[in-house]
Amino acid sequence: MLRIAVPNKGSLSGPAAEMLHEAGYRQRKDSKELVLVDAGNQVEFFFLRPRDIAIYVGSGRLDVGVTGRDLLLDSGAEAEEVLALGFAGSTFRYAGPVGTAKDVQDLKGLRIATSYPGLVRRHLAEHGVEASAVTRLDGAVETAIQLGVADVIADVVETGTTLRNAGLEIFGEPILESDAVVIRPKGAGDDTRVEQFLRRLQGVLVARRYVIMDYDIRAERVSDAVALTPGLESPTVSPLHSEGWVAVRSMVLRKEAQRIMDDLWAIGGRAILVTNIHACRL
Ligand SMILES: Nc1ncnc2c1ncn2[C@@H]1O[C@H](COP(=O)(O)OP(=O)(O)OP(=O)(O)O)[C@@H](O)[C@H]1O
Ligand SMILES: O=P(O)(O)OC[C@H]1O[C@H](OP(=O)(O)OP(=O)(O)O)[C@H](O)[C@@H]1O
Ligand SMILES: [Mg+2]
Repeated sequence: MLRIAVPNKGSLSGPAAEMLHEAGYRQRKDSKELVLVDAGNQVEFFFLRPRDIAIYVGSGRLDVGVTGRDLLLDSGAEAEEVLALGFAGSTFRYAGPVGTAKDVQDLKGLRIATSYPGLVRRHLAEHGVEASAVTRLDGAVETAIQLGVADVIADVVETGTTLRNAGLEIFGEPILESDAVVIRPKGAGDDTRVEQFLRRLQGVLVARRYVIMDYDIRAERVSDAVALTPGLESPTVSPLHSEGWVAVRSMVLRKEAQRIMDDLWAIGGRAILVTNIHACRL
């Protein structure tokens, strides 16, 4: 059985469960369940703290895991990213009271609080900067400055609201852009079970990003129309019963569907229909 680590709590857990469900896997009904066997799909899910997932997968005890790129890199575990999942996106940034620092070089001799000391130490080392301390806190790190435990913080920023509310400003380049990711032990060899798991998730990603667009167009405009809807490889063009018309079917990016419909209409496209992709393998 394929052994998969999934987040049991926090920002990653809800969207991860939703994605696995869309990929056809059973998911737990009770948030207190720690292990779930999906016998039909020959997988076993272990619900673990997101921060611990890279350690379990890195140890080789679990075959794959879902975690955040930032958590993976912070852990220093012997695990590697194999697929980005497009949710739980964030950036990891320095922040401090207005005017404290402009970039990473200004951190020399300052005290930094963070929940991700591995990321911060590595970033400082890469820039040859010696801070006076990097203190690991579990959360609410913004308050560490107010309470005098640190001069600046490095933290996850999603909307920026928490920092703004704490009266802190972001400075310097982003330390990292993070996303939910699938990880495997470093150097793990080919495994058809893992490949099948990844193909299922890739199918969900495509079904979320793309829609199917069908439309009719006069045959002499089909090249212009196909230029608007090139599809992933090549669109399907079929003759219509009415002389001089063809039907086109193509995948288009969901976020561009309305603009493409306008453009198709303008060149004579009619009966333009957009449908969701329920599932796919490309
Ligand atoms: N607003 C956010 N706050 C925290 N983490 C976020 C946010 N948006 C995305 N993430 C990502 O979620 C992962 C952190 O999840 P984790 O469960 O450890 O923290 P959390 O969601 O803040 O939960 P908690 O602090 O309650 O334990 C990281 O990969 C992080 O980049
Ligand atoms: O940019 P924003 O949209 O405001 O989100 C980022 C904030 O959310 C998280 O805090 P969380 O609520 O998880 O509390 P914690 O610090 O105790 O983990 C994170 O640690 C940031 O503080
Ligand atoms: Mg948090």
